[in-house]
Amino acid sequence: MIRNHEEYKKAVETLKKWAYYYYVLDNPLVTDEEYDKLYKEVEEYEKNHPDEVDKTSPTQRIGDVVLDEFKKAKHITKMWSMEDVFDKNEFIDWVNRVKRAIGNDNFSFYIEPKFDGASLNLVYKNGELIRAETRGDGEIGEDVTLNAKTIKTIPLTIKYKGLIEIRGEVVIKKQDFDKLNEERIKKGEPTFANPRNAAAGSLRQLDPKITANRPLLFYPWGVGYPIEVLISDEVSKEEYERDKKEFIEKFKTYKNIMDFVYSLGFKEPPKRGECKASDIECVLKKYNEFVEIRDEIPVMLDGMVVKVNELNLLENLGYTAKYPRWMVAYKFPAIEKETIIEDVIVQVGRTGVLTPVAILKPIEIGGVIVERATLHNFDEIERMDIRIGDRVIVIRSGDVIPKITKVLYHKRTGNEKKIPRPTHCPVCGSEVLDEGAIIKCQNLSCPARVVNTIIYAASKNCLDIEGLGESVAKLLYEKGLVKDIRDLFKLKVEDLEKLPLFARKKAENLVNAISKVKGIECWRFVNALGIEHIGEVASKKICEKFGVEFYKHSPEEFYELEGFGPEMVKSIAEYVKVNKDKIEELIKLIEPTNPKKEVVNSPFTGKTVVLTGSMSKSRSEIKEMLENLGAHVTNSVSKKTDYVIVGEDPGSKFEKAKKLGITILKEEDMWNMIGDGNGDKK
Ligand SMILES: NC(=O)c1ccc[n+]([C@@H]2O[C@H](COP(=O)([O-])OP(=O)(O)OC[C@H]3O[C@@H](n4cnc5c(N)ncnc54)[C@H](O)[C@@H]3O)[C@@H](O)[C@H]2O)c1
Ligand SMILES: [Zn+2]
Repeated sequence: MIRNHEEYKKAVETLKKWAYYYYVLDNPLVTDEEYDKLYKEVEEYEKNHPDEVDKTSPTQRIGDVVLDEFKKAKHITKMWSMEDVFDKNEFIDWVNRVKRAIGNDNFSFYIEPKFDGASLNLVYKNGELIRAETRGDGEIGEDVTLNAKTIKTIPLTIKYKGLIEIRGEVVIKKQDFDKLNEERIKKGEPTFANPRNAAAGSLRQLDPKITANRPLLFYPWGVGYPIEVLISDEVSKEEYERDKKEFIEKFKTYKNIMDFVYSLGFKEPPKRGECKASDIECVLKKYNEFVEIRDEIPVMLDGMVVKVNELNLLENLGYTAKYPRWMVAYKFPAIEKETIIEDVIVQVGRTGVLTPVAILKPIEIGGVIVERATLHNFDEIERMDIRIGDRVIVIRSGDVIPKITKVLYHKRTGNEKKIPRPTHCPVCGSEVLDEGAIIKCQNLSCPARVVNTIIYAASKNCLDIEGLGESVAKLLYEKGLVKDIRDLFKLKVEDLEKLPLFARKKAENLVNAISKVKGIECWRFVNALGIEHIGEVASKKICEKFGVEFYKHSPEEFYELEGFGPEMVKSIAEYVKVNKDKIEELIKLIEPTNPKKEVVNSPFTGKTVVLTGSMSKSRSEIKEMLENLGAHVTNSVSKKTDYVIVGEDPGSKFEKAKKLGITILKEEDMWNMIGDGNGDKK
């Protein structure tokens, strides 16, 4: 409650600031609910103190501010804001006011969804789109013609040749909004608070290429010229009056106008209709239907719009400073609310990925109590600087998990606590692999991921155990027969027989299939371990180079493998650190076979060789070839070196070799010794 002029002034300033962040920056500071609450209080105070009204109060003007960066565009007819009602009683009051103003209830309502997006005015002349403008202050908007032309649901030409302003909402699908934000998270860019801001922000881009890349949609909801209030001298008064009269006589109702608009090639909303003004139940029923289907509609709706349908009644009903008296938005329950993060817990998913989850002070959103929200990942927590104790905006739409869309930094008290990155798995306690956006527990026997680990290990490109799929793996784990992969090899027919749905034959088959794993190729074994980033191809490389005892080798040695980068090497190191004992035990149980190295005898077998200078093939290729011939290739020349092979522009190794009297071979000599000296260096 605002009690005096001073409080009123303060409230107006607050509203102005919030409106600036909402309309200009597309980055609201508070929920709509909070904004609307203060707005109503200001309105109430102004009603009781008409002489104190501040002309700049948000109640006195249509919201948006026009950005200087854009070319300005004056609308031909005025664009309005809309009166809001938030419950049945307020709505019925509105209906009664309209009936009183008309003097009877012998008229009807046109009903359509209220799209939560950015308002856009399209001017068509001679069948061509000549301008597209944001609403701005209702008279002057931003010229976003080039941007609008990138939106595929906006026809560039229409078959109607007269001058017409077609107005509607630019929106983004909820699903595309999620995708857009995920991409922004990956790129470290700030996320959009909600689909409305994403649509508005995408439309108001100075570079149309950015708009073109955003999946925007346009839903028309009305016509400006020739039925709205003329404000421009672009058209003469007479011309306007003539066109308006013709339009009203031709179409008679708003519904018919919209049928006409859709017939020009525009997108229709998922649901619209008409009700008699005398049949309020009809309108209320439509409202309930909208609320019911709201979640399934791919774009965000924030209410239902009710318009007086008969065009000849509109002029008499008229306008306030902000909105037409002949239409109202009957708002849906809010899906965005403010609450507090009371704690953050870490959940471990089926694949071992650690996900932070916010524990919220419970709030009701659309009839559901929300107590948790995902926080994506720890990089995102750091980027948004989310802390325990923060006030945040939470959005819940449909069945999707509630999300935190905004941290209200300006409401911080100083007692908020930072959220540390986990170094250990909260389920099994072992150290985790931290790759930035992804933090993962790689422990082979971590209960959070063990069933998945078993399913993966048993799959075709790993140990290939027939009959060990998801349901069996789950059953074995739940019945306590298998705690991790090692236990598979201890299973007995007698144990399995006791399980539900396990006849003797099935039990024997499984034990038999598992026993076949013994002696399996090394790469299948390595692949089965499920090391992050190490799949079939990498496993083969590991086995060719190191064999089954790969885990004894240092990270530096892994870097030498073709295609092995920091992520792979770090992952292997982390994996081995956590699972070394288990790997050793598994090797004993499985006895994987190393790939057979062909024993070749060559002049290089058992020799220590150093390479210097540039050669006809890359250093690593020649190194690998010599190693395959049994040579030991090292980096520095010493007395133990047998051969130094020199290419073009040899370096200091060449000098050192001469000094130590070591046999020096030219590249050509090398090829000759291998017996491939005919100039064919394949
Ligand atoms: N969170 C904040 O900080 C903050 C600040 C300012 C405003 N707001 C919110 O903005 C809203 C008020 O803004 P507003 O003045 O832009 O009005 P509005 O968005 O409530 O309604 C008017 C607009 O609705 C759009 N619209 C969608 N479907 C329509 C249809 N079928 N028929 C006609 N118009 C349709 C039009 O673009 C029109 O301009 C409130 O909901 C308020 O909560 C929030
Ligand atoms: Zn774990």
